[in-house]
Amino acid sequence: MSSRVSTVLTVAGVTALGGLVAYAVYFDYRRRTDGDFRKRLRKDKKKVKNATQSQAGEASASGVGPEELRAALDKVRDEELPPDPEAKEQYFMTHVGMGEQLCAQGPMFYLPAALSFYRALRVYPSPVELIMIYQKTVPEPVFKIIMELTQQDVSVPSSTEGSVQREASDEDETSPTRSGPPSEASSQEWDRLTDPGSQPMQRYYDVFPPKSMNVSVQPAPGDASKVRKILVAEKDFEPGDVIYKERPIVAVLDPDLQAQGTYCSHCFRYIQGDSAIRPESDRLGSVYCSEDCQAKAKIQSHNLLFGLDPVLPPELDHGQSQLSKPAREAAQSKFTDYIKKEGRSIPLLSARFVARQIAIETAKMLPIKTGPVVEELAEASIGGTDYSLYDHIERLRFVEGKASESETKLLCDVLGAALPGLEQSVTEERLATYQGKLAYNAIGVCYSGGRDDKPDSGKRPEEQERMRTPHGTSRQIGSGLYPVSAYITHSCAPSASPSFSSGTSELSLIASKPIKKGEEITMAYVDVSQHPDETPEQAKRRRRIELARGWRFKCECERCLSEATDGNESDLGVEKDESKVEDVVNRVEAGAETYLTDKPQ
Ligand SMILES: C[S@@+](CC[C@H](N)C(=O)[O-])C[C@H]1O[C@@H](n2cnc3c(N)ncnc32)[C@H](O)[C@@H]1O
Repeated sequence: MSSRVSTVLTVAGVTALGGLVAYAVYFDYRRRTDGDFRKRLRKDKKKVKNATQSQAGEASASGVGPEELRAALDKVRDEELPPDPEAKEQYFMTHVGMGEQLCAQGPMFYLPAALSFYRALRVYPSPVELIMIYQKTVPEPVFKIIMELTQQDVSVPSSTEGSVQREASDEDETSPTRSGPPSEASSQEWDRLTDPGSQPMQRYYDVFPPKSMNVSVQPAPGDASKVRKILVAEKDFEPGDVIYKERPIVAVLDPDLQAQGTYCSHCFRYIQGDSAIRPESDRLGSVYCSEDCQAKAKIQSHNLLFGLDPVLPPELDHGQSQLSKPAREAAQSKFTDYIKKEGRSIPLLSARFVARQIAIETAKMLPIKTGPVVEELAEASIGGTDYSLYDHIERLRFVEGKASESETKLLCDVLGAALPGLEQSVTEERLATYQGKLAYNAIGVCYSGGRDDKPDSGKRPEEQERMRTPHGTSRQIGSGLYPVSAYITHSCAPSASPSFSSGTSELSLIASKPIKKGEEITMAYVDVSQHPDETPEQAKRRRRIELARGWRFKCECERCLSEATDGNESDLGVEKDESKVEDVVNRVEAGAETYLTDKPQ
């Protein structure tokens, strides 16, 4: 085999892996796709049609025509998925067995064989692991068809829109993102799903938040839909008690501080003197307070977004990391320029969220997991390994975010250059959802009284980024998404306060009033104090306007109701709660029956 041919084959194999990691990330997302997303898809039909047509014009690596492949994929997507773990196991076994028999019949049967393997993949909990097994065990032409089906499934929505609905309906509260079958590598997961003596899958809110955090998430009283959620104390607390401690899923320093290099980019610790660790290759100017923080940041997102080290384990890399360096440098450099020019937190926060999801999927591929990788996988399993990072944000309320086509492309280019195929894990719509969720639920990190030197953005209040913090966004040093604290509702007379007394991004929730077991825990999303230059009336107006414009609701807490208002609040900008949760969560929580019988929109 000439070296040119072998390089092409190697890159094709790596592309397949990148596509699969993207598929694993996308798998989480698509099955939970909300009604609005489907509506946008409909509007985008033309775009989709064009994409499909342009794909149809391309030569197929498998020898099967793109139209034939597309029709076969649509057919498989239309098929009902088995409802429970036992049925999924049976389905998986049947289709793998059928695939093997069809392969043995020769090339005429390669397409039906690939479709059988693809059906098995749809119910498998660790698609990346399974595809790696396929890569080793099924004939190459069949494997190529499986990969083409996977990549089309990731990049193009079904032409029969009902299939999105049907796949979503397979999910319910008892069925987490990973809801199916096995491999050698995940036999324990399989055993747990299928062993009649093993524990049944636990519902999300039974395992999240973990019991050790002393709180639970409950439906808000008086909310008939049970969609609004509150955080409730699971024991009594006195003022000053630490209710729980929590680390962020993702966090970023404020853009001006990130550039200064005075705070650790990973844990937000202030770095004294010149003791900072400064990675040579870092275009973003990240510094770290310790080698441990540097290693964690590298694994979670830094290497993928801003580094040049291999993304895959050495045995799968096949020299790809060397080949891809120039393209990675070019794409990262453009993306970094964009982040710096924007001077906002959300683009980097969302890029880190995407990168961390990908990093978790690639970490799972490592045959031997050691040190920081083991820690990373453990840290990401809040509420157990059944639930993914996306599970922790999908239930959160949000207002629509914005992600431009050019921003999406910059991020996709960075991902695709690192591992061809990875660019498929992000679309404009998906990035917008991530950004909306992160912007709406992130909490500002502020310790030792916070800063008073934040540059004026020069933007109108409506356009300024703001995070939830009782200190006011102007005093925060950075922001993070805290999966448990995200549920805390606002009160202008709160019962608790987020504290960062360790001088890092670790949040300690401190009781500010006596709290009894079973009572709701609240925090202030904004600075609710009365400033020296304000009358009580002016202070009230300021906080209510900030709440309405930042979090789209009109506060009716006890303090707001008890303090006098002049009656004219037409400039608040909202009349009622304008936030939303994903449609799929609404349906599940309203009852599985309605969910299953509801017609596609
Ligand atoms: C960041 S989310 C908090 C998560 C929220 N507890 C939930 O149900 O998912 C902010 C949203 O919670 C709701 N919320 C928070 N505090 C509230 C309050 N004091 N009054 C009414 N709605 C509130 C509003 O819908 C607001 O848009």
